[in-house]
Amino acid sequence: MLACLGAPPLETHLPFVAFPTSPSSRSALRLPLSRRLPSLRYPATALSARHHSLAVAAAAMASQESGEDPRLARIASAIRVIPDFPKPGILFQDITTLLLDTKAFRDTIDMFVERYRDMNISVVAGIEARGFIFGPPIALAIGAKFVPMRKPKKLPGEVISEEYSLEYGTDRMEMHVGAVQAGERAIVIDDLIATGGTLSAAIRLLERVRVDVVECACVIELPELKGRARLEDMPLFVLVKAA
Ligand SMILES: O=P(O)(O)OC[C@H]1O[C@H](OP(=O)(O)OP(=O)(O)O)[C@H](O)[C@@H]1O
Ligand SMILES: Nc1ncnc2[nH]cnc12
Repeated sequence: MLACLGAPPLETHLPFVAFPTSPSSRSALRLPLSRRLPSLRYPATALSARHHSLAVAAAAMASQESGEDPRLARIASAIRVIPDFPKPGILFQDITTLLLDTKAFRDTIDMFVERYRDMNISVVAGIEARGFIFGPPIALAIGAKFVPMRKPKKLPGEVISEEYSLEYGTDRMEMHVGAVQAGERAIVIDDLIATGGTLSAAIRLLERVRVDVVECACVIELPELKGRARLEDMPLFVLVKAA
C-alpha cells in the first residue's frame, strides 16, 4: 500500500490506481481509498477542460507524493468507467477515453516499450479487439512483428485455434499458421485481464507451436476476478488495477 498522501480526499472514476507489477513483485500498489482521483465517469468530451486538467493535476500530485511514476496516474485518470455495460452489474473499463488523451496514450505505449525493448522479443501477439490498438505501436517500437489473435472465422489463411471459457459458454481464438516460428520470444498484449481465460488461450496457442511466451501485458487488471492465478507461472505486467 502506498504511503498516505497530502492531497485532500477526492472522488474517483477508477476504483483505484495501481502500478506495474513484475514477475518478482506481483503485489500491486494501490492508492488509498481516501486519495481517490477526480471523476471521469462522464464522457471525456463532456468534461470541461478545467475539470479535466484539475483531475490530471491531482493525479500527478498523488503520484509525485507517492514516489511512483507520474505517468500511471494520468493513464488511470484517462480510463472511463461505465456502470452496467454491456449488461447490469458490469463496471466496464472503457479505454476509448485513454485514446483521446494523446499524452496518456503515448505514455501507455512508452511504458510497455521501455519494459520490452531490451528483452529480445520478436513477436507481439495482440488479442482482438482491443489488443489490436496497443500491440502494433509497441511492436513497431521494439522491432518485433505483430501477430493478431482473432475471433473465429476472421483470419483468411490456415489457422490453429484454442477454445476458452467465458462467463457463460465458450469462445475460440485463432492464429495464422506460419505467423510465428518455434523458438521465437513473444509477449501477449491485451487491454484488460478479467478471468484470464482469453490470455491463457493465447498462451496455449503460441506454446503449441513452441513459441517462448515471455510475459503477458495489459493496461488494466480486475484483480477480484483472479485472472492472474489462471495464468499460473506466466508473468503478467499491468499498469492499472481496478475493482
Ligand atoms: O480475462 P477475460 O475474462 O478472458 O476477459 C478479458 C477479455 O475481455 C475483453 O474482450 P471481449 O471478450 O469483451 O472482446 P472484444 O474486445 O472483442 O469486445 C477484453 O478486451 C479481454 O480481451
Ligand atoms: N469490466 C470490464 N471492462 C472492460 N472489458 C472487460 N472485459 C471483461 N470484463 C471487462
